[in-house]
Amino acid sequence: MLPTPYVKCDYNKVYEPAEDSFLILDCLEKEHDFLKQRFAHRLAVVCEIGSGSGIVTTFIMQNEILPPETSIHLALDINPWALESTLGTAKLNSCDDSFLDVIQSDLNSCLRNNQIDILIFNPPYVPAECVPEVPRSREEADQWLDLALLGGKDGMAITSKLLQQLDKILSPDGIAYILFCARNKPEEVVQEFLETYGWNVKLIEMRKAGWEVLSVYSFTR
Ligand SMILES: C[S@@+](CC[C@H](N)C(=O)[O-])C[C@H]1O[C@@H](n2cnc3c(N)ncnc32)[C@H](O)[C@@H]1O
Repeated sequence: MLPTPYVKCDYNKVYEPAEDSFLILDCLEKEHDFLKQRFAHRLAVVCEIGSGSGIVTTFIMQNEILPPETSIHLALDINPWALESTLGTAKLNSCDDSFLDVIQSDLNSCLRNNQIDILIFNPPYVPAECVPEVPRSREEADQWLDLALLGGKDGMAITSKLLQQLDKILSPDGIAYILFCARNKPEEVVQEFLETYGWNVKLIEMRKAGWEVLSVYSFTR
């Protein structure tokens, strides 16, 4: 079993790693050999959207899911506090050999088209009346934190936006790992995605976490 990064952040400002974060780590551990092989002969660009504390990106770098000399890592989050936390977590776990850049971004808005080889997204997936407004100032920490959880109708408002952008984000042989909870109705979402885009979608991990059932699916062309 690969080690989990040590994380020490201010959880009044960024999402505290929980079962969903750990399910993503398990998924990446399971996919380790596959990913190493898939990107064995070239530089791979790894991008996590919504990096929060940085636990997932740090896990990838710390455990060399891809070798540091042939991978670069981007961690994006809408929450400015998450960017500092992600850099802090990477440093705390001695990931100095890896190239990491952090960018404040609403989903993929900062990315050039078709450059990402591995995309990871643990989204705000909790159903809510609406997605909270983006705070006006950096100091409104608790409001930034609300953006980590609340996902609007069926908890899918943000994830749906990302799914519509996948073709623009991923490189030709790129792969995305996206987390869902049962209330997102992932089977229906996947079916609709298959009918619309005709990609390959695979269930990688599924686990009961308290009263929630979480799953991670991979998406490839
Ligand atoms: C459930 S947390 C996951 C955090 C971390 N990846 C983990 O697994 O512990 C969701 C993250 O997505 C970020 N987020 C929410 N909406 C976003 C958006 N539109 N664009 C980028 N990041 C967003 C939140 O700030 C939060 O850090």
